[in-house]
Amino acid sequence: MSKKLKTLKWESVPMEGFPVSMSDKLQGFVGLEECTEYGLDKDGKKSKKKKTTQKQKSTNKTTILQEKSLIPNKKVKLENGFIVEVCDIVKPSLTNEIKPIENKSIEKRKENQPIIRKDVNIQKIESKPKKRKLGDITKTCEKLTPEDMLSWAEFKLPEEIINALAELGFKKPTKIQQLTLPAAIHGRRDILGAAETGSGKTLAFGLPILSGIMKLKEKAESGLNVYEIPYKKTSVKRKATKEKVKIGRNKNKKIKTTEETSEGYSSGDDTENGKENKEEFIEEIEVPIRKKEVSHDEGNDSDEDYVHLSEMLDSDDLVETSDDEADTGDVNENDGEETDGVDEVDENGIGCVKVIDDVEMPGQVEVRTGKPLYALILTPTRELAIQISRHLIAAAKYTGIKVATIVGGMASVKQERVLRSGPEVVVATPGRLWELITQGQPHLQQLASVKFLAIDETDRMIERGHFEELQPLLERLNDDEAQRSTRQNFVFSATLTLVHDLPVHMKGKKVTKRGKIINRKIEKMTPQQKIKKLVTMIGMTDPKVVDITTENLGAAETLTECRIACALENKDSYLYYILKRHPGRTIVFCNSIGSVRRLIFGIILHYLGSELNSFTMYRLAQLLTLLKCSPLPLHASMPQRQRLKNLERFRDDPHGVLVATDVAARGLDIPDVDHVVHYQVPKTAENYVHRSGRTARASKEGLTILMMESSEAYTYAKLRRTLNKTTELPMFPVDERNMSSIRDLVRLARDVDAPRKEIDPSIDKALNIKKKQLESLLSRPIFPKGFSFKFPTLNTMEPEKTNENALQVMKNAIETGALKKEMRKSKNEPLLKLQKKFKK
Ligand SMILES: Nc1ncnc2c1ncn2[C@@H]1O[C@H](COP(=O)(O)OP(=O)(O)OP(=O)(O)O)[C@@H](O)[C@H]1O
Repeated sequence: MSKKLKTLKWESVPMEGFPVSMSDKLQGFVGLEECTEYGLDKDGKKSKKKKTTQKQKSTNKTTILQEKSLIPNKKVKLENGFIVEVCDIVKPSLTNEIKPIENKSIEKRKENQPIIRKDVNIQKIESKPKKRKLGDITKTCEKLTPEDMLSWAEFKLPEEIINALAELGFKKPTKIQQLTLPAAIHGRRDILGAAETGSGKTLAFGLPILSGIMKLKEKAESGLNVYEIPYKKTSVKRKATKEKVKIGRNKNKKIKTTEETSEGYSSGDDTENGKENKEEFIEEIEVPIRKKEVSHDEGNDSDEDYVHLSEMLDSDDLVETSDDEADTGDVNENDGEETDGVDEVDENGIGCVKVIDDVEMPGQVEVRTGKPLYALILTPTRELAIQISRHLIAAAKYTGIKVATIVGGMASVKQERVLRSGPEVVVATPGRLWELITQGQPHLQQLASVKFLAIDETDRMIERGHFEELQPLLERLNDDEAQRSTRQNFVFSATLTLVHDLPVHMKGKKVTKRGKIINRKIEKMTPQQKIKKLVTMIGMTDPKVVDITTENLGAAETLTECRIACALENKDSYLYYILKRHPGRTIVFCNSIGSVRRLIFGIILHYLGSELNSFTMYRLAQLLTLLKCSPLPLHASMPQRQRLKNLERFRDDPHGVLVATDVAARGLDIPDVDHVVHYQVPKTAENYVHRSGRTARASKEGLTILMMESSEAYTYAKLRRTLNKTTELPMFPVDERNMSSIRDLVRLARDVDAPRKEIDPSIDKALNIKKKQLESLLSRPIFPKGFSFKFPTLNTMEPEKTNENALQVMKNAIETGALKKEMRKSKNEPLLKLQKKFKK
């Protein structure tokens, strides 16, 4: 303590409970002293003295109780047991969360003027900080004024939405939003949007839907029959020249042309070049003037308390479904190319076509409950549906629009209750939605009259063999031609225009059962054909297609890609190396539960000769648990509650490790994922793009590491071909000096984890020894500073390099690699010239 500080007067502070948990760093901490006299001015001294007297009194608990009136402030016990005093004018913040401030108070408050709230009472302080839910948007700390929001002005979004966007810190639209919002809001056109992962596609369809609903509700309030109001005109008046069909495969080639086409397909660069013409869009639609019909059950629902389903998912009364409602993650492994984990595939066939056939379809009867269902948003996974709901709820905060999430894995009774309150927007996965429709849920019987339909991750949704409920859903949606043609449709994905190679079994020659050899005529679709197919399937009319996927074909430009090539049995060791040497929020993707089972079986056979049956993806997580990596598994066979819990834990831990199947590959927006590791080469290029897209989101940087062994070389080559990668992915630099020791460690963990057939005391004894050995090894630093006889090779590692940022390491490696290449080239220049000369 400095001399100056010593001259001040200090008093010990009485403490009840301990403010922080005991940690190594805090050992030796014996108490807390408070400076009671700063010697600044007389008045100050007086007041301090007064406070000191009160402090002394407060040391005796019984005196406190007796002399209650002398205590100016109230005591509050925090969650950690620490008792603090609070004054009644400033609310102590227990979290870093930004508190929403009423718009009026923003206007009145001058800059930098602190907010003083007098309405804080003890109960408010005692209440727990609001738990962040999955899909909650992380608000930026930026304080946005109406002037800051001018970039949104051209879209003429309602003030309520702009206020919500300002609160979220969204100063300007992202590129895909900028390019699609004019056509969607003013032109009321169908939109087909392809933009890189993490580029804000959710609000690109969310904002037009919300603003459209607000317009329609306004009309309804003025007494019009909202069921009869067409949102979109069938005969859209548009200028003669339409946008050019063009796909942005190459940045340099992606230039807007003015050629005419019937497909309305745009590279998305038109607005950028200042060529977007307002003439293209129709004016406000004419609305038929008809009086509102009295609904047949209007009174029944009016007093129903509305609860957002996404909120219910976090509540304690969440009821998980029994096994017959649970999803399975495995896909039929003989089913062509796609073998990743899939949501919404029901073990007992509930929600599948077979069951649908048995149910009497209430479909043809037009139901009007008086609370119209304005918008339907379909997603491939439950987590994505929940996330999209939360994004929409945040943007619709001041609009009064209600959003419901309808997903499998939880009790449908509650979902029916939510639906009875008549939410304007339903975000759903196809299985549960269809189940409720076929059960005759009244709100959902209005499906055919929805004014907005959005299908997120559309390419995935329409894949053959998945989401069989989508077909009848689309049939129902498109049943009435008049309704269909006035519905606005949104179709979005990062890989909308990506077309992968045909699977081997569909290519080349085929030998028939009778031994006849026939040439297959199946050809790979072109991106335009893929788009056309989507347009027809969904029932879109004259969509505006905006494709701004760069040469990365949907992957973010801020993404750094690399790979690790190793033998199958060494994959775990390299994975462990990445996790320990470069800690960070990491997702490890496996192809599917089934594939992991097979893969690990290979490893076990190699080492132990054990059986495979019980060795699932969970086992990989178990191995990583033994190695103290605290992995969080996520696959479609897990109970829904656990899936959400694990995702939330992962989001809250900066060093979290999520071991997932492709159920987590698409759409999930978890902030600040540092690394995505493909433990296996994904079977399709789309999966590679989407998995990798869980990092490097919203213009942030991220790293993706593809782990491959020799048997995956073909899949890797195919992946490269589809993604137009002319060069190999660069190798991630691994310090090989550490690998043999790490391999020993991983092998030991595998031995400990090996499944056993019979109880044998001698094996038990050996196993216990191994366990102790493993514990002891893991208690030491993996990359130690000093010398160790056990791990001699590890001593070569410089201690300060044990926590390097993997992205930086990779970027440095790419730079040095490029530099070396340049040097080699310049060295060989005379030789190359000579070679050229001879060739001539
Ligand atoms: N205008 C905006 N300004 C700033 N951030 C935004 C804006 N719009 C969206 N975001 C944020 O960008 C992130 C990514 O958005 P979103 O999840 O919609 O991406 P996406 O394009 O759908 O990605 P994916 O293809 O992986 O599904 C989200 O955290 C979202 O809150």
